[in-house]
Amino acid sequence: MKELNTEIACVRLGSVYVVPVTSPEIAMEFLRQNDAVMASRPITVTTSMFSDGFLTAVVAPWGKQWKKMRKVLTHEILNPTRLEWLRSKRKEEADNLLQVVNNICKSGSVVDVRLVSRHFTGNILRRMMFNKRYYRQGREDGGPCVEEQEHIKALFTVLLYVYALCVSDYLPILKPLDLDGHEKTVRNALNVIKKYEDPIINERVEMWKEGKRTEPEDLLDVFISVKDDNGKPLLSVAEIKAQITELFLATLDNPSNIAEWALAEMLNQPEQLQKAVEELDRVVGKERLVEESDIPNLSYVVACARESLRLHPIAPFNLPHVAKEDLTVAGYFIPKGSQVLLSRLGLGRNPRVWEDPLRFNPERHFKDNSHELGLAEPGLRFISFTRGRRGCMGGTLGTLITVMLFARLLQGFTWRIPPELEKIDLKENDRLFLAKPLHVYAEPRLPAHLYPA
Ligand code: HEM
Repeated sequence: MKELNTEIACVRLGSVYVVPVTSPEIAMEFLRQNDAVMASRPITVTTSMFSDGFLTAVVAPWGKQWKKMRKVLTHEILNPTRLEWLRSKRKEEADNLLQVVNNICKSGSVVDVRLVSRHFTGNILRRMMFNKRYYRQGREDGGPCVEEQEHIKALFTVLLYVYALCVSDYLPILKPLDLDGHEKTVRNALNVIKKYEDPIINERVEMWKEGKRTEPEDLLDVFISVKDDNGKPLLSVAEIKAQITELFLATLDNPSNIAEWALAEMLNQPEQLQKAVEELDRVVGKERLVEESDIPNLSYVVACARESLRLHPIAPFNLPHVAKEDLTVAGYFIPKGSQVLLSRLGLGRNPRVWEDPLRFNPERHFKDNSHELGLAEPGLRFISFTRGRRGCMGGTLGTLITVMLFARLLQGFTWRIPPELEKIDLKENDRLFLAKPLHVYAEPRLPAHLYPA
């Protein structure tokens, strides 16, 4: 597209027209003016597998099932009252994060920021869903055991295959051959995921049936206790299982990727790191830990996370939107069934929109006051939560998890590049992650009594 000097293209894969877009104006034409028409998703091997035949909200094509699940998530799971109800569980895991990193500091080892960040997000999800951090006994130092590591690894494996180019998605006749092996890899990973999640869900469903549980204590209880108009359970066990796995997938990758990239970039530009820490000291001080309620006052810290999301997306494209009808956009005819891919890289690094686009520069968001949007970017100049009917439903929760992770790491510790390195190597791999996971030294910077034992 760069060579052709175009911000919209069309590639035919099998019988499907795939339309990549790198212009925010054209992206807005799709998701604002034509949002209702663009509100479906493609049928693919991987998404069909983890959603148990499209029982869930994120990947289901437009239709009754998608509307049902989206309504449950909006009204029961992600509404502000529910998020407030879950606040103490998130706080417990934010405290655990400090304990884990502090214990690594005491041992004199480098901190694997990717590992710590992924487990923080996984812990929050497990705590909110199942009211637990550990599948079995757990560890005294607060770190993940083999079971949690296996669960998170399997979820990341599935994430790598969600909407990855799979030949049988475009030539369905080849599906039984599984030529690129996606089906096998995803099935193996899903077996691991289900090994941990399903027994908890089955046991809890029984508890409700037997009257051993009558009041919700976590999101699994909420899913089980939602009723239809006749007072019967609204969701089947299959729907609950698939939706819970999908919410793990929807939440897991962004917060850890944002925090790891932001810290890596800022270690190479120490004046930015200093500015963020100074903001935390000014707003929160050093006599208490940063909390979710501080976030509205942490505009520089939030701008750093926002900049990380712009420059270092977790995937090259947004989730595909499928046209339900023929339409015309930017003067081009887009036939029904086309898949529109808003390019995360093309938008976030578009030199027409962003000055010096490859430079990590949080200050740019203050020039146009877009820092006030937090992590959201409804103008689609980069992809965060997008907008419209298929826009992200977890923007508030995603922001809370991401900013708390990043702010706790910055407030709690002084970060140092290992002495044998001059700078952090900011090379990205073909999946857009930092090619070498960020391994750096940390030192506690708050009074000792603030670090949970
Ligand atoms: C920083 C964190 C997050 C980011 C950057 C993010 C980003 C996105 C994006 C780009 C989409 C696709 C939008 C589109 O198709 O145009 C999406 C969809 C979605 N996200 Fe998030 N997300 C985050 C966290 C979460 C969390 C915490 C949840 C819920 C627990 C969540 C739930 C969903 C759902 C349900 C959809 C599908 C909506 C639909 O298709 O109807 N997300 N998210």
